[in-house]
Amino acid sequence: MQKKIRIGILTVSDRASAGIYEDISGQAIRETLTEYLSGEWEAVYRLIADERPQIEETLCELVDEEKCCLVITTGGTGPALRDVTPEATEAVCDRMMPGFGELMRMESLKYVPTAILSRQTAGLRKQSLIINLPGKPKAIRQCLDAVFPAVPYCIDLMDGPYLECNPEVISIFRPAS
Ligand SMILES: Nc1ncnc2c1ncn2[C@@H]1O[C@H](COP(=O)(O)OP(=O)(O)OP(=O)(O)O)[C@@H](O)[C@H]1O
Ligand SMILES: Nc1nc2c(c(=O)[nH]1)N[C@H]1C(S)=C(S)[C@@H](COP(=O)(O)O)O[C@H]1N2
Repeated sequence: MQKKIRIGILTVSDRASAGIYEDISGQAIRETLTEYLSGEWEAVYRLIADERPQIEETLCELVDEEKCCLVITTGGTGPALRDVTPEATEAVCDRMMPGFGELMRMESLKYVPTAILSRQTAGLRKQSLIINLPGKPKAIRQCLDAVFPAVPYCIDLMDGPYLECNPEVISIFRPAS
């Protein structure tokens, strides 16, 4: 039986969590995934401040209790003193996936010279893939378009649910077995 597809969306932002601005980036992740994915899936959404213990606790909750096969975070990846999302991600992951950060920074450089200021990373906790995106709303699509082609196969390799995508929106790649 096909496993239920649950995807965590975690916005880490002092100001969005305080209600100073609307969480446009979290919404952009949900909209982008809705375009990419052709099958049924469910979003599990959280909005929290840039506090490392809370980020770690929420990532663990999304993976361990909510059973998300994929968790996408936005915000807190830069050099500002309160930016600690990559550290929190690394702390809860069993294995890191450095290629994601490398590719997203390379792709982001086509849009902004400050792309290298993002310390965004990705890693695996149990059977789940966690990916960091920068906080800026525009960065969401720019980064996801670059790395998402490899995401379904990554989840396949961990015996996760089979992600079906819309080929006219995103060309995903699954090597022939
Ligand atoms: N979740 C979000 N929704 C909408 N706009 C955002 C969000 N996160 C960041 N931004 C925008 O991007 C700009 C730069 O973000 P910055 O790097 O300061 O964000 P952050 O560190 O992720 O969030 P914060 O400073 O609120 O904790 C912000 O001034 C804001 O305009
Ligand atoms: N694609 C993309 N990547 C981007 C940006 C952007 O606008 N688009 N902004 C950069 C900037 S200015 C910063 S400071 C870092 C970290 O952002 P964060 O702290 O909001 O995560 O992401 C960088 N990466």
